[in-house]
Amino acid sequence: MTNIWLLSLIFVICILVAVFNHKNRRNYQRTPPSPPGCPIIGNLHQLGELPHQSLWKLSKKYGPVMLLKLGRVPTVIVSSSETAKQALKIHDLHCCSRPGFAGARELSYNYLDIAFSPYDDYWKEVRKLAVQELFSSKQVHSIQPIKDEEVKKLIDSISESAAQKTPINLNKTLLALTVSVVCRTAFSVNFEGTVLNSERFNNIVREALEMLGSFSASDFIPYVGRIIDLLTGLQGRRERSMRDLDAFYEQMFDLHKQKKEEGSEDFVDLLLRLEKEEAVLGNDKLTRNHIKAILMDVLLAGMDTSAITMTWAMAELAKNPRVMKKVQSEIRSQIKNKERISFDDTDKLEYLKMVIKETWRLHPTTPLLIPREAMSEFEINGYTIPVKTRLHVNVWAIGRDPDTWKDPEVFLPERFTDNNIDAKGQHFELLPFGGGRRMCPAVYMGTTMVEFGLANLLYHFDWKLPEGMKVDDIDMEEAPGLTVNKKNELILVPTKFLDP
Ligand code: HEM
Repeated sequence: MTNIWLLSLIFVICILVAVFNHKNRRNYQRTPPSPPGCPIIGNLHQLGELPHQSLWKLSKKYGPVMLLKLGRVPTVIVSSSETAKQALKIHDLHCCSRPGFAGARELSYNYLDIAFSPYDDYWKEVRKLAVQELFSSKQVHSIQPIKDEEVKKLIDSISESAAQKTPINLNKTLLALTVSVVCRTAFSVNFEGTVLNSERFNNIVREALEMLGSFSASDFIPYVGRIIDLLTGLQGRRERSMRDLDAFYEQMFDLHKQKKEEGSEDFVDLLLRLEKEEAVLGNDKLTRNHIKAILMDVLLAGMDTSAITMTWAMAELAKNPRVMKKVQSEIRSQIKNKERISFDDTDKLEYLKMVIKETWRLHPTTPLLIPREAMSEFEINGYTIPVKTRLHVNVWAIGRDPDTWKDPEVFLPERFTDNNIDAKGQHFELLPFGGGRRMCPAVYMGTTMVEFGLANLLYHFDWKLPEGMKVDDIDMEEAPGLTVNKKNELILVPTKFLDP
């Protein structure tokens, strides 16, 4: 009898201690500073058309860890290299899932892709498969002949424009280059001369990226949000974008069957074979929808990011003639009299690599990375980040942080001369590919594409502004979206460099 009383007493004491500890812990929890918001919408109205810029301005007042309420969704924004390191490295495992949101759900067939999949066994296996079969350095080297051919076509077509002194639209030209390389690499189809290699296709890609980057009311405001999305037309645009992409995949499967180039099994063949074999990735049996979702990543993440980087780099070079001259001298003195640049040649181009890093510092293609979601509670700078909080790393703000970068607004590739900062996710002041478990798996593929493309453009041609335009007339306005391109087209006039 005494034993029962004793046990009951111990049980009650344990419960009291647990309750006390829990209460105490809650009292000690610190919430990050927040800008005041409005009822129901919270801080949504403060995001504007270019959220990374609005959030950068807010972070100057509220600090490098801020809590916003986007409707009902608590969202933490980190805006310094130190806080990014805490999120992406120290607490990576606490926050490497992705939140659900309407744009991604629609376009990824319910998160069946790599980029928007939650952190689970399916994600681990599908990412591993893509790294082995598409992004490994062996695979990247094996596609060099395709890059050589596509770049040669580009040089020939720019040479024609140069002969006629016709200006070139670099946004379009560079996107066409990456479209061809990525499609031939991953899908083994050449879209030249088909409906897919057209203005309409470029628009489909841009629209899809805008839908992925859009802040949709239904994600943040229960019930009413859906009505708002219907009224603003966002829901209709999303559905249309999804239908357009789906039609593209179907056309691509057809073309793939008809026009497949000679050679070994490509990435699409592999996925189709796995589907036929009823392969299981994680807990998911691979279906046609899985394949389409995976291809969406290759299509959208692959084409756009490299083209955007090259466009911003060319815009900065046109604006900074000193840097343009210096990088061209390096390329021309290293390559000497060669007719064509080889893959290995780009290894020697140290200043070009600095130009690319400087471009990524000021114009990261994905300025807020892809949002993450906390899977368990953790702390950044002593602030508690509860489970289910959404987390953005403002890479764009980090690139302009005066505590890290001297004269951050100045385009100065030389700032990388005396340090070992690279873009591979270990230096948190420069994160164009993100960091941690969700970092871009195609760093090597993306970097080599950008280096090779720019080296060719700068080796074979000099670039002038169109008649009557001055350097100060080149604007650096940004277009909205998950990835951020130059809003207005970059038009430059090429002259063939005749002294290789
Ligand atoms: C210059 C080129 C590129 C840049 C700057 C870039 C940048 C990024 C960034 C910032 C992320 C988000 C990382 C994060 O949330 O922490 C990402 C993710 C991703 N990228 Fe790239 N990317 C490039 C090229 C490519 C290419 C060529 C492909 C494929 C063909 C690709 C496929 C992906 C995929 C699948 C993810 C999702 C990773 C995951 O969530 O596990 N990227 N990329």
